[in-house]
Amino acid sequence: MSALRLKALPPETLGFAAAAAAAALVLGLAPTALPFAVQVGLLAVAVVVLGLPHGALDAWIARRAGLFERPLGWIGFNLGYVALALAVVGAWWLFPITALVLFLMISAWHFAGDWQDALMPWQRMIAAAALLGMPAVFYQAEVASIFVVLSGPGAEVAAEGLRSVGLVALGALVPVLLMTAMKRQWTVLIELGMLVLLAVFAPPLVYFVIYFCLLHSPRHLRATIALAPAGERRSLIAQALVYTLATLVLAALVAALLLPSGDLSGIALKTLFIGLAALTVPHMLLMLWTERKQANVPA
Ligand SMILES: CC1=C(/C=C/C(C)=C/C=C/C(C)=C/C=O)C(C)(C)CCC1
Ligand SMILES: [Fe+2]
Repeated sequence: MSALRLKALPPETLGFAAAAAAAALVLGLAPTALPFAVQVGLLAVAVVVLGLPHGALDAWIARRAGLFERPLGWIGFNLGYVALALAVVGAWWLFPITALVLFLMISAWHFAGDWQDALMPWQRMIAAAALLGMPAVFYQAEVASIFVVLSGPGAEVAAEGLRSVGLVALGALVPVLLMTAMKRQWTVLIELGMLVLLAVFAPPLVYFVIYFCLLHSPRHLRATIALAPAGERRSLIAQALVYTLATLVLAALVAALLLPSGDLSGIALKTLFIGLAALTVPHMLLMLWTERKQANVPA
């Protein structure tokens, strides 16, 4: 890329950068705002409206990639997906801290894919480690208390570990940023730069919601919709809607079942993140499988 032209940037980069700048400014000026329950509420609404739809296209992606053809195959795909997700929930219940650590590692791998076209694998790894580690660097206590809600008191160690990873990754991010600046890769430079700014000024949940809902999810959605022939787009969006609503109903049911056992913010947080972890495993396996398949197809 040559000189910076805003119009040449992907729409999600612009939307994310604008939201991150606004959030950093407002929270930088009024650092005490946003009670925790409000942050959790914001996270819940945004994840359902903007985050879930990007996984809701998985059945369509799987069919298109040839994982199944007939209705029976579709049923099998859905059952397999749910079974994998349930297995993750079970693993979380049995080994909450190991599950959390694995979730963080899998997520780093998954989020690194956001820069697949722009960065080399080692640069992507650093970017993803910084992405997840920075909240623990700048808001150690908040991240530790979220981890304790998700995985019990021992999870403070995971927050400390993540902080160390974040510190190293932040240091390693400097040369990556310099390289992208030298190569005039404005899109990545703006995205990573704004992530750092956001991590400094926004509490972890606000930081995550702005990244996940305004950068990660829209990027994946846009790429998938671009793959669909024009005539199929309506049915694609309808499918995303149905899957999102079905997931929402399930999540609400789980949250309602858990309700007698604790406080509302804690239950919402658990349902959201353990739910995200559960969905990420089949979602990522599918992405890996389709990528492999594409790589095997002779050009
Ligand atoms: C819980 C938590 C974090 C990690 C969230 C992760 C790891 C989410 C992964 C979601 C995925 C993989 C979605 C798939 O599309 C942060 C941001 C470190 C800090 C705040 C608390
Ligand atoms: Fe994703």
